[in-house]
Order: sequence, then C-alpha cells, then structure tokens
Amino acid sequence: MGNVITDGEIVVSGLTKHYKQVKAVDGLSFTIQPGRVTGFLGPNGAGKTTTLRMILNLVSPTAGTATIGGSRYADLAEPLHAVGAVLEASSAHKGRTGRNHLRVVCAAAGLPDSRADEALELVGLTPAAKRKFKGYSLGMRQRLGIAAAMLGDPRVLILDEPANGLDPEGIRWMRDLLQKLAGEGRTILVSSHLLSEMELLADDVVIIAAGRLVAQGTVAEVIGKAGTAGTVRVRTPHPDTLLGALDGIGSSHGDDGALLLTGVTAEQVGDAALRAGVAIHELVTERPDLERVFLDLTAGKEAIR
Ligand SMILES: Nc1ncnc2c1ncn2[C@@H]1O[C@H](COP(=O)(O)OP(=O)(O)OP(=O)(O)O)[C@@H](O)[C@H]1O
Repeated sequence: MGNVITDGEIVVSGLTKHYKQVKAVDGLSFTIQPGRVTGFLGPNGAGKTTTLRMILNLVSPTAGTATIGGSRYADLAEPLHAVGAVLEASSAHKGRTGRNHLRVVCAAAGLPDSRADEALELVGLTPAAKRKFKGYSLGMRQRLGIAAAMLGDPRVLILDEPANGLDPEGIRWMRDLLQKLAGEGRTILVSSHLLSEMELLADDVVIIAAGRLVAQGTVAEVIGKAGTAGTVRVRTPHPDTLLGALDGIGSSHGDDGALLLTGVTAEQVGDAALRAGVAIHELVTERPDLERVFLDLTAGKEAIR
C-alpha cells in the first residue's frame, strides 16, 4: 500500500548526488512549506534540476532523502494527485490541439476528459484550446505544461525554470497563478537562476550554489541575514565636510555625483549633517535587492560549473 499525503511539506535531508566528475548535490537539507511559493535559486550548474529530479524519483540519490508529505515519491499511493511537475519546456505532438494533448494525458492517467478543459481554464488557454500546438507561443507552451501538471489536482506543484522566456506580462500572470494555487494550500516550488523574477514570484527562497545550501528563508530574511548592508545615498554641496563629520565611513561616488555611504543609517547621516551645518539635497536608503544578495552569497563558491 502506498501513502496518501495529507499535507504537502517537502523535506530534503542530507540529499547528495555525486557523478564521476562532479558533486552535483552535496549534503543538501531544507524544508518547503505548503501554502507558499518557494523560489529555488542558484547559478547555472548549482544542482537545482538534479535536486528536483531526486525529489521526483527520476534520479536516485547517492545519499540522503527527499519526502513529500512524509513519503518518498516512490512510496506515494496517488502520485498524480500528490505532485505535478514541469521539468522542461513543455512539448506536445505538433499537430495536436492543446485540448487534445491534455485529453491524451488524461486518458493515460485514468483521469476524466473534463479535467482537460478545467486545466485549460485554470491557465487561461481556453481561447486557444482548439489551436494546434505548433502554433503556440513559448508563453502558451509554458501554460500548457502547467495545465498538464495540474490535471491530477495535485497538492504540490514543482516547476523548473517556469519563467524562462516569458515577457513581463507573462511573469505577472505566472505570479498571480502561483499565488492563487499557494492560497489554496498547495506547495509551490519554482526553480530559477533569474533572481529578479523570483523576487516577484516567491514568498520564500532556498538558495544553493555548487550543490550546497547557501541561504533559506523569506525574501526579507535572506536579504537581512546576508549582512549586505544597505547603502545610504546622499547629495550635498559640501561632501567633504559631511564625510569629515562621519568619521571612518566607507564612501564612493555614484554616477550622478551623489555620495554612496555604507555602514551608516540615513538617520546618522542626517544628524551628522545638522551638526556640521551642511545642506542635504537628497538622502535615501537603498535596500539591497535579492540579485545583489544572491551574487554576494554565491560569490567564490565555484558558481559556474
Ligand atoms: N547525468 C549527469 N552526469 C554527469 N553530470 C551531471 C549529470 N547531471 C547533471 N550533472 C552535473 O551536475 C551539476 C549540476 O547540474 P544541474 O543541472 O542540477 O544544475 P542546475 O542548477 O539545474 O543548472 P542549470 O540552471 O544550468 O540547469 C552540473 O555540473 C552538471 O553538469
């Protein structure tokens, strides 16, 4: 008897995959919560796809385990209802319509035909249901892939690089869909090396580099923990006087001549300016974005392999 999952928590514990030449994944542990969109981030070759394939029992680990709702994928009683996944850009028979493609998948999986139309509706492809796959744009192909993954109404949805090739409107659409599915209590795990997109799409992030965990938490936590201090941007007609009043503070000049200060808060800069009698024309704290944090975190970790 297989196990029916009652919640969709994904637990990865000590997961390891060594190939002859490379430790693709190396003692990786993290937990993915239901009801949230989690971004799985890492530079090219970090081991994201290998990890997702191990979670889905498509690659066998050298060591460690991955479970979904407490069970290994291989032990799930109803894997189609437990987990939906899109690992590569979706492909279908070129001459087949989107709807027929989904119906073929339904038939193979023992699902009713009606699921095909429901899944098309979910991803906004109803108007293109009767068009042939060869005429689908990349964005429509991504949508069809997600529709196929959702046919079994799974608790967990795993998408490898789903935002690849989407335009800004497509990414907004993807965000809305993933947030909706997470709002229904599903677990959504989305890999990417495109961090600016993940900052839009994800509630939580797991960052890996060279097969190892680098950071995990909410987007805000990861930015905070990274210790990438914010930069204070200030413009004044008397920069030297201000710097003199801010003894020992790191500074550089921005493109437009503004001072960029690190290791100091905007309040401290304002107070120092008042004490020194220096006029301030602009004073802004620039929050580091996920992209910056990611580059700092993964730097020097053999990021590109
Ligand atoms: N079947 C395999 N045999 C040997 N090496 C492999 C195999 N699969 C992956 N690798 C290597 O393992 C490392 C991790 O690859 P993986 O595809 O998991 O990374 P990734 O983070 O998904 O990268 P990308 O964003 O480029 O897809 C890479 O160095 C890759 O070359």
